[in-house]
Amino acid sequence: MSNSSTQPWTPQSWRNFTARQQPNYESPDQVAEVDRQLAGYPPLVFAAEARELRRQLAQVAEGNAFLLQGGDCAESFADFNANRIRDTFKVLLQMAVVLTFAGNLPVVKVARMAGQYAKPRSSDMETVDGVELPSYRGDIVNGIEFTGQARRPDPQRMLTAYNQSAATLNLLRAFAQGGLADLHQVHGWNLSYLENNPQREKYAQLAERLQEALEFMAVCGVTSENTPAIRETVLYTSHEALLLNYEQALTRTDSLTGKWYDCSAHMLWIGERTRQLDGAHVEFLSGVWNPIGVKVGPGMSGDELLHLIDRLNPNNEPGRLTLITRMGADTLGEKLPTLVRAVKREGRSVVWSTDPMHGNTVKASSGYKTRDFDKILREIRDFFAVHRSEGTHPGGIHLEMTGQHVTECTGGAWKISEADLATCYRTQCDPRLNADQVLELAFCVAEWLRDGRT
Ligand SMILES: O=C[C@H](O)[C@H](O)COP(=O)(O)O
Ligand SMILES: C=C(OP(=O)(O)O)C(=O)O
Ligand SMILES: [Mn+2]
Repeated sequence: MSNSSTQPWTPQSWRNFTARQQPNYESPDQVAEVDRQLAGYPPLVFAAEARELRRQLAQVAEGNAFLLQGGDCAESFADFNANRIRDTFKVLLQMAVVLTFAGNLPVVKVARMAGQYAKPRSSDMETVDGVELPSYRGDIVNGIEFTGQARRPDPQRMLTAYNQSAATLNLLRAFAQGGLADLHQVHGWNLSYLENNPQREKYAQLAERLQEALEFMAVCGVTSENTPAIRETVLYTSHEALLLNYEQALTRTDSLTGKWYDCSAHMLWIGERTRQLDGAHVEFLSGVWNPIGVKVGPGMSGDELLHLIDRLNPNNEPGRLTLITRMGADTLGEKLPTLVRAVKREGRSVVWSTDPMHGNTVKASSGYKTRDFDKILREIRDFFAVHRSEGTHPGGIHLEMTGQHVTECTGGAWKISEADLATCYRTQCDPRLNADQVLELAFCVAEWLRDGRT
């Protein structure tokens, strides 16, 4: 396998590089047939939308906005329904209102939705009771059930992923533009669980203040009817660009600019396991014009990071590249400052975002993967502290979360214990914060945002 980047980039040039974490399909012919079908399907997003997101992320890079990115670790075909989409949409919007109003900064909202179906795994194989089968790699690749049949990678699944992404995106757009996101609805967003939510009082007070502000603006002539910014919102979509033949099939030339865009989502990111400088994932995303992200784990050195930035954002354009650090609460304070200094010293424009989930995963004694709320919060707090002391902007958060009332992460105001995890543990892959936990987290983050700016 060649590792050369001297050849010009094309949507298929990644095939000359080592592609990690790809499925072993049995029939290359069937894969090629699915690729061919997908390549003829309409794009899921329009290139100009991705350009607009890039422009907004440039605002984040410059310290004038905040990025909120979140959603499932892995979307699933089985859990594909309107309630799940609506609840995650609502909770993302509630968080955004808290962050905008209490944090006093515009919030760019990006969902891990409408395409987050492919998962990298620590191990290729899984063994249960002495039986060894290929690991589950996300619904776009194989099934989660522990049977030989389900675990066989099936290229037809890419077509289902495309269709479900299209339907999800369609509903998200309808919610965003059809009235559900009107700021006047904030009172109406009292999802049933908010009745008992420990944050209910805080949220009600905030909604009250927002209501007063809206009434004042209405007196001044600014209303939902004449102001789209009050009536509508924009929620962008994103996922890990892991399954490269799927991403290639949805990569198209933009008729307005002639540039290549990966039209499977507005923003794509490269995972911690596939971010090798000479790997296929870096090659692929280096050539599309979407805003992109890259996960940055504790093993990254300053030099390696600068090389990666050179490769992914050679013209140093603000908004192109988001660095999503995922260090672990116990490691971030030691590792992050070196990276922030190197990037600052070399004058590179990036969005710094924190994923406080993936460095804090532990196995509970019951066997469930979990993450503790306090540790998640501590990693975010330390991320803010490092950026404050380095004079850089803590630009965003990247969360695995759901609007559903699951019990997957321990802690939070409801003090979910390890023993409670079994009550409602639904994730396909990694443990997500539930709606109560993310709202509680949003209030803390808003405070840190505001404190740092005043
Ligand atoms: O979502 C991320 C990865 O797929 C996940 O953290 C890997 O988990 P594993 O160690 O169970 O493979
Ligand atoms: C796989 C993921 O993260 P990372 O690449 O940081 O491990 C993820 O975001 O689900
Ligand atoms: Mn995950």
